Amino acid sequence: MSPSENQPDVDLVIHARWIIPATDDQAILENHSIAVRNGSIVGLHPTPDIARHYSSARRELTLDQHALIPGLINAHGHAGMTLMRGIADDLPLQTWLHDHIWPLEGKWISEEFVYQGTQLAIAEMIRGGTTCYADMYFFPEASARAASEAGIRVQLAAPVIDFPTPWAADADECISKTTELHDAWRNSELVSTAFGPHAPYTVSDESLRKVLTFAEELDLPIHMHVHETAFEVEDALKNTGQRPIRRLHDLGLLGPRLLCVHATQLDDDDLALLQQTSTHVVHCPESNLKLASGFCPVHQLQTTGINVALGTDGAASNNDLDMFSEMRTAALLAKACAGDASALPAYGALQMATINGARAMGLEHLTGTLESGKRADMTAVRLDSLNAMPVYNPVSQLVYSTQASQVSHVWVNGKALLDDGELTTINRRQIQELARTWQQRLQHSTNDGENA
Ligand SMILES: CSC[C@H]1O[C@@H](n2cnc3c(O)ncnc32)[C@H](O)[C@@H]1O
Ligand SMILES: [Zn+2]
Repeated sequence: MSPSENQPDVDLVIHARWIIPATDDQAILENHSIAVRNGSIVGLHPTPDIARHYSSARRELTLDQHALIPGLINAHGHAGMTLMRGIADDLPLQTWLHDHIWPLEGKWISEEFVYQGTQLAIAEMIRGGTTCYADMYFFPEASARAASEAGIRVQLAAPVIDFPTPWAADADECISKTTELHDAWRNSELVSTAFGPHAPYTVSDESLRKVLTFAEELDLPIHMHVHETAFEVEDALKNTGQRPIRRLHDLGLLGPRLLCVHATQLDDDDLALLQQTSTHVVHCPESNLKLASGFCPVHQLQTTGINVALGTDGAASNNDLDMFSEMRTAALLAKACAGDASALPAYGALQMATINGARAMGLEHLTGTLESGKRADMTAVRLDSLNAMPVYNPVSQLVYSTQASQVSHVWVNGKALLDDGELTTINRRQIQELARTWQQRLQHSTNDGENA
């Protein structure tokens, strides 16, 4: 291809050693090129043929040691919590939440805390190849601003919770703030909205019915922690006589608009209900391991035909937002849980971290695979680092031996957010300074013996 004096045909052409589209045919394309125009993928061709399709490109990039994959999709997290990374480790969920995280959130969270915590999270996610994430946290208006400024795709599940928080007095206020958020961002290219009822044990039947009514009217996803621990299920049985998934079913919430996060405790009835209703599951293996919450039966879910997406959960329970390590943990754990080394093979793990997340969030028309017509959300990964060589199978490398530091480029809507390892839309030093400042403030309060 040659640079043209006239209007270029396309904005960007990338020549890659490997392109892994993450499509159901499990393709691995060697020496292929991808063309991008107006933020969308317009062609995918063998490199020797590309000049026959386009005569000129505004930018042409050769990535001859790299795999180009769809941008990773982190289907569950709490970006604002990144400022609490490492503040309360080695505890089970209930103690962690009730005795540490909720008191800290009650004292510290604000618009500013969430905006700056989200900036830190976004910087880490872009650096690690993530182009899209689903988030559930207070002050989602601040998160929307941070994501939009950074140029990353986000689905904000605005929290719904019955008790008062620094963001809202009750569930009704949460719901009205969610509809306002949806209104404010409805025309955004990058920011979409969902309802985020926190968990079955913090949201009443009455509030869940209201969430469902509004979600159906606005056609929005519902994103919820469900069956995270055995305690949650036992306690629900004691208090309501029902397992939470059965209760959600009876309330009408199960269905393709619901993302059930965690799902570590599933009996045959739960599995049948999820399958019959095409409900999505979001698997967060590292958070489940760290909080000793339990094991999501990924292989069983997948063989039943249930869509399983992948998420890190928040940095206060993971403790990072690295989707490469999450893929690896998911693949290893699925094999151990199923007692079957063929459970969740490498290509399936990559799909779990890309297209399955897009499907769960209702964004599969935009992102999740590298195909013509989709937005150009792409991640390039160097495969010539010592830990990744030799390369018999690039997908094996991506899942079983890649480190996030191998990510060289990240594009969202065709715009480079990471260019040769450098963040282009976020000031790294400024974020590091803010993280230090928040650490001093929070450390002071935990040193007072209040929450640690
Ligand atoms: C309503 S905003 C989100 C709310 O959820 C809390 N949280 C973070 N991680 C988990 C988890 O694994 N299970 C349940 N709740 C979690 C977070 O601290 C916020 O309060
Ligand atoms: Zn969570």
